[in-house]
Amino acid sequence: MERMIEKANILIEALPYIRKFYGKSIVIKYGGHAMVDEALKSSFAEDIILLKYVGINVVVVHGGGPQIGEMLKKLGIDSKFVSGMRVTDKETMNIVEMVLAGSVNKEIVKLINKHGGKAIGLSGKDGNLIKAKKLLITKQDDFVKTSEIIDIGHVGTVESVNINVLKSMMENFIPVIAPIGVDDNFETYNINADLVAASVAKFLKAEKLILLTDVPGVLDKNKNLISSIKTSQIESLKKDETLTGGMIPKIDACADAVFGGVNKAHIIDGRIKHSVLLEIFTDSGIGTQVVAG
Ligand SMILES: Nc1ncnc2c1ncn2[C@@H]1O[C@H](COP(=O)(O)OP(=O)(O)O)[C@@H](O)[C@H]1O
Ligand SMILES: CC(=O)N[C@@H](CCC(=O)OP(=O)(O)O)C(=O)O
Repeated sequence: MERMIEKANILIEALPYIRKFYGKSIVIKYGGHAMVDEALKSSFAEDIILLKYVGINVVVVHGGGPQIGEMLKKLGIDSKFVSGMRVTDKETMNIVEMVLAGSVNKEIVKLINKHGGKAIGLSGKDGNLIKAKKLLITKQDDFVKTSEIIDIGHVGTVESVNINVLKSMMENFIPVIAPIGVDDNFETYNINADLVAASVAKFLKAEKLILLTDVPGVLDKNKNLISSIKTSQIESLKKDETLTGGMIPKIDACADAVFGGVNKAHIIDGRIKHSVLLEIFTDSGIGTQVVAG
């Protein structure tokens, strides 16, 4: 009996959070280890379905960088990155779209449906969901004081997200979105998934953005977790090189969401079972939260 009451107590602990987030939207970027480990895949699907059944409007945006890399390797094509973005010529774009909107997207839809949810797979092309524009990267040379614009092909940023299409899908389904966009001329673009998740959260006026990754969150130089970051601290963390590599687009995505009106953005460890529930339904949460200030 004691154990049963303990179970009830654990359920009741979630009540204030269920009340807080009932009817609100939460956008989750799914990627990294949580997307390949079988036990973690199941726990992720269960978390997402539970959120939906307690009345939280959950949207999943997925990555797939490693899966694209594998496919390109099989085809004998090298992966090249500039500022964390994959250089994407026309041939690479076709492969990126095949992997993201094809196999990865459908695998996640199947995963959620297999666990009893109702997921629907979308790419930015479906219903013109994600309007993109071409990304041009500016490379500064502070020494000789020049700047050069680098064209990395079919790589985009998000201009807008068609909220009407998304909301109509959210009424009955859990949308699972592949990070592909189209411009006014229906050119296809490959977009960093963290940036897509942030834009979806912003346009949806979501309560939270959660980015799953393979580290405990943002770490300081002594490898200790920084549990909370204010947007005003980000520049100095970049300058002193606490934040490098893949963490830069992630923190930029969090800042973009928070500046765009999303209450909190979180970078959490997808290697922890039920990491999404632990973040949403506990006081302390896990990982790093990014807040305005
Ligand atoms: N301060 C930091 N704290 C944690 N990770 C960092 C930090 N700076 C750079 N990183 C790097 O960022 C990586 C996460 O980015 P990325 O590999 O792009 O993640 P994902 O594939 O999950 O989108 C970490 O594995 C780590 O190598
Ligand atoms: C422009 C760009 O780099 N796009 C990414 C899209 C997938 C992605 O972002 O996947 P992860 O979150 O798993 O890294 C790419 O081609 O790898």
